[in-house]
Amino acid sequence: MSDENNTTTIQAEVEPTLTTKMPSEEKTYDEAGDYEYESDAIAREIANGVDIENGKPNPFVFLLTILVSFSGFLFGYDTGYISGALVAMGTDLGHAITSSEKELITSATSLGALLGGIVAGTLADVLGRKWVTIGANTLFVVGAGIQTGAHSVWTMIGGRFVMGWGVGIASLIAPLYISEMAPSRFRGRLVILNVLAITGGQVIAYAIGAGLETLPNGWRVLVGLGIVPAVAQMVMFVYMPETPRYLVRRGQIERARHVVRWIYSSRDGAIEEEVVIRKVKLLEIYNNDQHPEWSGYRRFRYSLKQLYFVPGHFRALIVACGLQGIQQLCGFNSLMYFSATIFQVVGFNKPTAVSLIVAGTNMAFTILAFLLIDIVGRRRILLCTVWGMSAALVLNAVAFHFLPPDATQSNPWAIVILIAMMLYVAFYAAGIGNVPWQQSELFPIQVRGLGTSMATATNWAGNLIIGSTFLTMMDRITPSGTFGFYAGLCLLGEVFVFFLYPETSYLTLEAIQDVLTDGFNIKRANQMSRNAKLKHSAARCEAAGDSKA
Ligand SMILES: O[C@H]1[C@H](O)[C@@H](O)[C@H](O)[C@@H](O)[C@H]1O
Repeated sequence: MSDENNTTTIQAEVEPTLTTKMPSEEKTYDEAGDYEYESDAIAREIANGVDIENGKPNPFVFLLTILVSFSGFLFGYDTGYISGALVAMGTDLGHAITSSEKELITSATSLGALLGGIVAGTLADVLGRKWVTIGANTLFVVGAGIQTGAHSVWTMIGGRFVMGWGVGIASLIAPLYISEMAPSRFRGRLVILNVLAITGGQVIAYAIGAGLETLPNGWRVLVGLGIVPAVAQMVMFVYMPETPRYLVRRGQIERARHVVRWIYSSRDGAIEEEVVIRKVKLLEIYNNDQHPEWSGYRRFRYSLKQLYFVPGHFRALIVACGLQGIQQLCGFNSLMYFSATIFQVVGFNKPTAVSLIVAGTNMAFTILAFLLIDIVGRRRILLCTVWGMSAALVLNAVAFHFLPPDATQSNPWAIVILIAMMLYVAFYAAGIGNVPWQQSELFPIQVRGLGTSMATATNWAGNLIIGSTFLTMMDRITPSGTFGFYAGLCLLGEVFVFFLYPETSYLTLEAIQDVLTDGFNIKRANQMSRNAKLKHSAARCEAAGDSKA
């Protein structure tokens, strides 16, 4: 087929049959970089769409976020308990497990998560966000059940693999659900609540693991405990609504209005009906390529072409996958999975307890990110922290170089290593540990499921690479070489963020889609984000003035 024909076919599928004009084709930019729409009608819709975002999310949105964050907790708990469980297992699986069996048991979850992440987005588009969450819980329960009763290494690996599918699906669906529910001013923070739940799950798994270390078969209790939050979330989720964006996409407009009414109604009373109708209308405008008559396969093929051949969507994919790649290839999870081993090598008497400090620092600085992300902005936070990770890793590499082979925990270089690691974890948790999970906001609804799947798969592929090469690298190129290598990768990450990641805080999901339409538009996005922030502050001042009067 000639190039020309190719382009025509793609255009025919990519360009929706419009009944309403696409706002992105109608906009003009003023000097400040803010945009206006030629069509007054749509401009009014957009303006009202922004107004509605000014309100505080009502307690219902927080409740939903907390419920969804059970998925994050399970992700953290199930990836976190393995370091303690491996130590405590002894010969419970028939014999003393070897290093390579340990690696297999650990990476079975990452492999399952990689596969789960690949299918999760498409499943979420076909079955809905709610039922896929319930499906992930089933996998958590089945996986944990198999492991709890395992008496051979391969049964254990099987259980970890099944659970991995749940982890991969949950890691995509929770931030997706939250970002589709949250008003834009709070979106960043609400998505971080889920990351906070991940890091909290890791801390709790480490702590319970340390507590049960000496109990015979205590690791089975540790694994089995993960079933409790999974069942709790599964039961509660049956009563949870679908996101309005998903409902509009499926043509269920009345139900979408119902959920919007819930999300945006303030404590002072019900939201005006007219505003609800406008908000849903706005979502419809951005969903105007829906074809309810299409089969699932046709829909998938359409999304795939859109993702790779519409430049704006492809840019979103580059940014989302790039950030997830940096999050994993910076080497952080080598600490999460093997920190006890590292601290043993360094000479600490209680390596598990020292590991708990690492997990705790991770959680503490995620709280800092929670407070700052929407105020400081995603891009600025990353630019301020990724270079710090690199510097801390260099310090770590230098300290390992000077650490004597028979060092004890009182050796000054051992202390430097602990401090360097805590600094590295702090910089990581404040930025790249959570910003990539804002991935859903980068993609327009037509490609959101598939786009976030690709990005989540990138995350788990990176996780798998680091988890399965770290110990070998420490052996082959020394700890200094390994951490020096990660430092170099972090620097590349900083360059990536500087050139390719536009600011998205305070922008509606629809405005972010506009930013990426004709370039990465770093400057324009900064300007738009600043303007949106000013508008929100002005609206808040006005509201405060009104209430005083
Ligand atoms: O955002 C999370 C968090 O930073 C976890 O601590 C880490 O283990 C995960 O890999 C990451 O995706």
